[in-house]
Amino acid sequence: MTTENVVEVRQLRRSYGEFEAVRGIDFDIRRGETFALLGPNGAGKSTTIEILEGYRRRTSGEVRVLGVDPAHGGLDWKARLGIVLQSTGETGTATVREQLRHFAGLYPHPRDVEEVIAAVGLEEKANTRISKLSGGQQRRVDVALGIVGRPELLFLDEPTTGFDPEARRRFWELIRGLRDEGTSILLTTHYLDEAQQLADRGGIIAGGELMALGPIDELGGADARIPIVRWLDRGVLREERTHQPGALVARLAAAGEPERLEVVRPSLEDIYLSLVGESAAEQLEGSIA
Ligand SMILES: Nc1ncnc2c1ncn2[C@@H]1O[C@H](COP(=O)(O)OP(=O)(O)OP(=O)(O)O)[C@@H](O)[C@H]1O
Repeated sequence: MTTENVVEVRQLRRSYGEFEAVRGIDFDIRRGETFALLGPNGAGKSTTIEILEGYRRRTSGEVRVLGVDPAHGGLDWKARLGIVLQSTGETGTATVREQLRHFAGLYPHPRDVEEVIAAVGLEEKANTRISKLSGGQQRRVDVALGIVGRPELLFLDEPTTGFDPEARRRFWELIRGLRDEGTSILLTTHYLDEAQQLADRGGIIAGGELMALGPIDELGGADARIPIVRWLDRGVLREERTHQPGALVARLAAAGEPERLEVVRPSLEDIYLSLVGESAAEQLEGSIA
């Protein structure tokens, strides 16, 4: 393991009985980067993350997190991680401030509790019992608990589910701030705009296999991002992919104003859907064969 990588995963596999949920995946997370693990429901994201966190055993493969095999990670190692699980269901009678103070006390170099409360926008709810908060506010408490220990590596499993749009934007600012301080982050999300906004690199997992891996702006390969020009040609919808959409549009326009003309630059969502769609089709063929 190099000091450049906070996570190294080689040929990771995990079966539940006969069913293989993770099928030999490889990826690294570099120190200081935000890495997004993307994929549909049941793809194997949580299984992978829980193995990295030390909560779940792997069936085979090699894993290092901060240089340690998570299957044998001790308390010192755990204290260097921040973990925001998919759902924690905080129900206790403690207030936001009490709960954060309690957790801060468990770490050797915690962040200032008041700063954390402000960072997640819960100043007005600091003295409110967590059980009395709205779903989105409880989720902010989960995030606050994940960062209060000043983790080197932060796991965020669908952190903004239930956030309103403004809270999501504030959360993005918070994550960018943590990244600027040097925190390495593993994020899973179903919001592809969130991945595009926050991640440096990412992987798309489907059916337990990695379909794509790389810088977030290059996932799916360069060809997947070639702009598409669409227009109606005598009642027939035409489309052409070109690196020079302007030149094509000018050519079309020279023969008269093209009907229903549009230039589309494939988004991360378009690329994701085509990769995940291919995987689903292959699985379907496999199950029919
Ligand atoms: N304890 C378990 N026993 C049996 N099968 C399981 C278990 N946990 C997960 N699975 C199966 O493994 C597959 C991967 O699940 P996982 O929770 O890792 O997916 P995910 O990508 O995190 O999905 P989501 O986006 O819905 O959270 C699913 O088909 C799931 O049904």
